Amino acid sequence: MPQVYERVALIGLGLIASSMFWAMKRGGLAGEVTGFARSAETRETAREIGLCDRVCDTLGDAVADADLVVLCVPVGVMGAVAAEIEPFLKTGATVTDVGSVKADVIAQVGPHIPEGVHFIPGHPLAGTEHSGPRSGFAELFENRWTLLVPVAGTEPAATAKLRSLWESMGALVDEMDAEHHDLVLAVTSHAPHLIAYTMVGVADDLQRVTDEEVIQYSATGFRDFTRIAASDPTMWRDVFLSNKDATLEILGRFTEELFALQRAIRQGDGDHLHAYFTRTRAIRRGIIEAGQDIDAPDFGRGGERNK
Ligand SMILES: NC(=O)C1=CN([C@@H]2O[C@H](COP(=O)(O)OP(=O)(O)OC[C@H]3O[C@@H](n4cnc5c(N)ncnc54)[C@H](O)[C@@H]3O)[C@@H](O)[C@H]2O)C=CC1
Ligand SMILES: O=C(O)C(=O)Cc1ccc(O)cc1
Repeated sequence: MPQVYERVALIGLGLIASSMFWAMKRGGLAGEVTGFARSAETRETAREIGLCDRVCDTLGDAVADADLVVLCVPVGVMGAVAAEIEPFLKTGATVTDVGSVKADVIAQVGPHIPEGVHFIPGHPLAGTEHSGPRSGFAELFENRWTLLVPVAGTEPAATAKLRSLWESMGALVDEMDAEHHDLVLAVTSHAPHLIAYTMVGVADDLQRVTDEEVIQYSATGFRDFTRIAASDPTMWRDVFLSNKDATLEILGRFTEELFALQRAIRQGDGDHLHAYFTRTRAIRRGIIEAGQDIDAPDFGRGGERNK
């Protein structure tokens, strides 16, 4: 695959940055990739495992001369990091990010983008419950969506180049505005994570069921909840504080529906429960029919076997 950017700087060397590095290296998509992490321990690990062509001890060193700067830090510190790199950004460079929330990140980072530098926020809808420099792998983004959220006035050529990088890492790319992104993600990712955290917390609090029983007898659904609830606490604290309005809107609707289901159970209203579960089952079937079942072995190749 042809090189897309000559010099790329990855800021924050965790799951997403390390996956991007391995994917870029595998595809020959970047000439030189520099990296910066806040802690000396992470930088040491990165050097040890060959993560980045050059691991830098300062943000300035990592960013100077970069054609693409990727902010891969928790969303709560995006603005602070952008303020620090501002003096080092070269004219014509592109700054992007991979944060799970977009409107708040744009509000934090936007003011620190100098004239002549492109700012194209992004979000790969791919991840795991693992974090840190050792957790990344080149295949993470394959056949998974990455959403780009270009701000008004962005040069189409700069967006096209970033799109080409993501596509070369195997991603499917779409564009969306920030507010809509945050509402979509509140319903598909942020609220579900909070529900998983809550359910695992409830199981942990329950005096009459031991933790051993929870672990031993957990069926698939609850196991998925425990996986999700093992996600990085800093990252998720920041996501909820940063996407406050959309998350609260979805949680408000969620609790209304939950109360309605609770009442149906108490009143023995089987028709209500059956009608509700029939409607939700159709959503899953829709995902499969649209070829969007990412667990299917042939996902990304049409999904024919699942129809
Ligand atoms: N984990 C996931 O599944 C996904 C995460 N994201 C987003 O990607 C971003 C990074 O997440 P991960 O790679 O999972 O996190 P991670 O926890 O694996 O890595 C984050 C890195 O940022 C560093 N960091 C924290 N504060 C910093 C600061 N002030 N200055 C410099 N470095 C700092 C940490 O030390 C760590 O190396 C987050 O904004 C998250 O919302 C997006 C898609 C999926
Ligand atoms: O591990 C999972 O199930 C995820 O949901 C991964 C994930 C976490 C955060 C994002 O913003 C995007 C994807």
